[in-house]
Amino acid sequence: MAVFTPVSLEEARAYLSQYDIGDLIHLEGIEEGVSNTNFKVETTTGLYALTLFEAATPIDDLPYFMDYTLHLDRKGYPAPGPAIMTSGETIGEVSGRKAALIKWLPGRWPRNPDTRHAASAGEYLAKLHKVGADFAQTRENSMGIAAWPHLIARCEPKAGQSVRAMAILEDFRKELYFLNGVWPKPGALESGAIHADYFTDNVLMNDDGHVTGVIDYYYACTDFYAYDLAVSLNAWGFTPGGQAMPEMISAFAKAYHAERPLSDAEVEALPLFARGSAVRFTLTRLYDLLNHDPSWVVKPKDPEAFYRRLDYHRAVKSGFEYF
Ligand SMILES: Nc1ncnc2c1ncn2[C@@H]1O[C@H](COP(=O)(O)OP(=O)(O)OP(=O)(O)O)[C@@H](O)[C@H]1O
Ligand SMILES: N[C@@H](CCO)C(=O)O
Repeated sequence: MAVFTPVSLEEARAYLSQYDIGDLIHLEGIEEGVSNTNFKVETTTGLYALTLFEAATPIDDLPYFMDYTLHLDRKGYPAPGPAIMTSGETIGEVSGRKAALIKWLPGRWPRNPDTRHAASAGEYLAKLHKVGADFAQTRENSMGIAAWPHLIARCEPKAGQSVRAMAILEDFRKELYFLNGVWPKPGALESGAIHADYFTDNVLMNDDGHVTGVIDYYYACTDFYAYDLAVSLNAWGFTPGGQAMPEMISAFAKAYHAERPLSDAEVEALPLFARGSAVRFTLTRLYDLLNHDPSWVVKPKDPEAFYRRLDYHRAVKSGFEYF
């Protein structure tokens, strides 16, 4: 569960008094999520999520995340823009943690997504890129290709306990050598603000399978739009165990392309970006697994499921195969 930091009703009331959003009616801890503490908050004016930022979220970048979601929200994209305090601030403090009150969005993330869900998700990823294109701030991708050697190094101290982990890291050293040689240079493809963690549990939908909200922008950064598409194809186009579902990949990619047409160069870069993003999520999952304490309630995610995606993308000859 993800209430790492408890908040009493008194503390919540004191925090909410900094906003002009009415009186607190209900405060409820949210069990899902692995990074931050989240509460659902009901006041006399509406519903909000109260997020307390835990160690995994880079505190110095909170203004970027808040300004980006506010930008999207004000332009009509279903992002949870922050509520603004009477002081004009969007970031406060609760129980010793930096905190923000953000819009509560309707819908539920799809537990068993089918091609209808994938198509709507693809359309809304393209919309995200279009609506954010005039967002002026930038943020380096802290989980991008430049960071992967550091992610490998962070896994190394504990990898010695597992033959399998050592083999994966050895494979990734070679993979990185390859990827670095062919990765597009900045400016080679269209780039801008990307979500960078557009997984099924961050996309809320209604019962008809249409997107109603896109949450969790705490990896958002400036990078190639096609890289964000590749991350999302990995997230939506495979079973939980890591087997490819070509019809899901195709439904997502086609719907994206219908909303924001991709250049041939972007399509050709997709297998490369998909390989890179498989490395990125395998590494962060492997680190979490190697450093997991069994007494923790949050269960680590499976690195192998992401590692399997790498083999799939290695066999892809052209990005057009994804369509
Ligand atoms: N603004 C929001 N509107 C509606 N529901 C929300 C909102 N924010 C969070 N939730 C709900 O809370 C759950 C947990 O939130 P979230 O995924 O942001 O947690 P996290 O720990 O910050 O992220 P993660 O686990 O992806 O690292 C979501 O799955 C969603 O059900
Ligand atoms: N979406 C990530 C975890 C949170 O960023 C994963 O599935 O590994």
